[in-house]
Amino acid sequence: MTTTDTTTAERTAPLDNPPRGPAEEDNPTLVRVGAAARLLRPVRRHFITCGVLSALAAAAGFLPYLAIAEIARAVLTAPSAAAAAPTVWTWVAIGGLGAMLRLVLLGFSSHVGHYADAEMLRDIRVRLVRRLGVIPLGWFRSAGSGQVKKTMTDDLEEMHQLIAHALGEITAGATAILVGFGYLLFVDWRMALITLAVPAMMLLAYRVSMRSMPAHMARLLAAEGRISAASVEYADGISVVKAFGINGRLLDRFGAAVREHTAAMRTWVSEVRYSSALCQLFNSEVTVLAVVFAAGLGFVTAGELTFVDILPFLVVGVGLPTSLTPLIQGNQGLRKARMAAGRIDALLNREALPEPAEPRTPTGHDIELDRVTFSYDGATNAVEDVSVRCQPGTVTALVGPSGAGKTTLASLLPRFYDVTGGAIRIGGVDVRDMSSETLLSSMTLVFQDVALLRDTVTENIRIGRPGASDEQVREAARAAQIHDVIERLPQGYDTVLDAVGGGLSGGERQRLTIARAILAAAPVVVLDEATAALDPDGEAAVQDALATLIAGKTVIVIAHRLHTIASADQILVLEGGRVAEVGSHPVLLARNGLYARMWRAQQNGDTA
Ligand SMILES: Nc1ncnc2c1ncn2[C@@H]1O[C@H](COP(=O)(O)OP(=O)(O)OP(=O)(O)O)[C@@H](O)[C@H]1O
Repeated sequence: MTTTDTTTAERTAPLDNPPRGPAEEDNPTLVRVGAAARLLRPVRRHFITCGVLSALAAAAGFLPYLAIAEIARAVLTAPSAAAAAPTVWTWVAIGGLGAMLRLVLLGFSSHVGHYADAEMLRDIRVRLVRRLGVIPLGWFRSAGSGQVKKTMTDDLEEMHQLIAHALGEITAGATAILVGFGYLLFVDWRMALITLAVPAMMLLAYRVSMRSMPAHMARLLAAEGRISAASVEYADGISVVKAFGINGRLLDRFGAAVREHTAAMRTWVSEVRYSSALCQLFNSEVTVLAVVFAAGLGFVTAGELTFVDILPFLVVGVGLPTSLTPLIQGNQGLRKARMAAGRIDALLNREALPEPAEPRTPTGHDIELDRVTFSYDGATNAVEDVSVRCQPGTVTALVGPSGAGKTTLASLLPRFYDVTGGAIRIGGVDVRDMSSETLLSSMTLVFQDVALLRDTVTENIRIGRPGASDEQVREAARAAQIHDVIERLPQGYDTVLDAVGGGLSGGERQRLTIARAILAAAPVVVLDEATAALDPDGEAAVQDALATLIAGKTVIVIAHRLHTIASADQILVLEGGRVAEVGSHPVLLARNGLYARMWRAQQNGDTA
């Protein structure tokens, strides 16, 4: 593992995420609805206003239809054109006004919706970022970072869709149906019910076609996941693919995933083909016209209604199925937003690293691991009963086979995770009793993966100590043996780096982060020795830079190649999470135990 680089993270106090209600806890749907309500709370007034304006716009949009129906009725029933004229002009004015009012109201609704959208997203982003700042760092190293990316992009997009689009679609669709149906009821309730039967049948067919959706969706999503994993694998490993000629094998995997996706889609489509066709049938204006005509003719023939009475159903009724489409789409948006809100809420409720009520400040920089135990899963211990003291100015190396617990033990110092047993003390103070700011500013972490920000070289180094002068930044760069390289960059210290430090080699990027660590000048250094596992030239420079960094500090180094730590003050040999041996290099060699075996194996490997 190992992912971070030199860090003195700034932390913010946990933010007040409104608590969940007790009834929610066991019910996922309630959790999601509650989550959405909590996220919308800061903008609920705008949210409601937007809904009301959309509803009013839909009601105003109904007026032109009503006008057409009433004009037709007036023209067909008036004894002469002149007699119909006043009614006709009145309805022309009402219809025109309605159309204009609809546009104005839609404009306002969209304005309020987008304002609420921007406010809500800002609020969620700020809260998420604050929460991310207090979630234990270990979580990011395991499953967390992928989830964060998804939440910060896809889930926020779903919330945007809800407030900026789905809300308007749902209220407008529902209002159009209610107002239209109300008017038709007013004209003739029997014909109104018959007209409404068409969209009702469409809804029924829709529900049937969607019934099996969750099962199919799970299969489709799984297949999509395999397609994207195969694509990423192919893109990430393109050099291996080409070098070893395994193009065909990876493409086979991709092809199998695509075939599975097609098969899943085909099964679903064939299962819902009849209900989908019915959906299309009932969602068509022609169907409404046919039904209204047939029923209307029946009533006219029976002498119950006149042809003029049928007109409103032909004009207004035809629009009812069209109003259902946005309602259905909006409902889908609502469902997705509920799921997204659930995930956002889960992240906002992720347990924060407990901060001490009364933080203490260490008096020295010696480190004491006192019977430290840690388990990732609560069942097996990755580190068990480890005790050691590390004095300032000394180097303690953690060695052991792969999986022995070296990285885990080192991660407990900066509280990436909290110990599950025992304690870690720095300067006599339990790390859990220090504020995270004090703790993290007392140590620098130099791990394998180098994280650079998209910023100038100067600012990338200055992260180590915000407020450091340009000269101090240069001094640190000189000490880290990277000054000359920086000077040769196109804009020297003002060159803007990208996230992968474009233009710098692996060793140069590492020396840049070591310069950052030197500038931070923290008294404790936790170091992954793999940092120095570079080409021989780069290694010498990195080793020199590291020597400057660790001089006089309390150093804990995770060691993989034993010759680099042969001069360490003490070597802690871990096996299965427990301390197998402890001592200096000569003492451990003389003991002829695990360390001596590892040493001999590496020596033989090196000379082989
Ligand atoms: N995030 C994690 N979640 C669950 N288990 C983990 C996690 N990280 C490590 N482990 C497990 O904890 C044990 C110790 O792993 P750790 O990475 O600390 O060993 P290591 O000595 O650093 O190994 P290596 O030299 O290969 O890096 C292993 O069994 C490993 O599988």
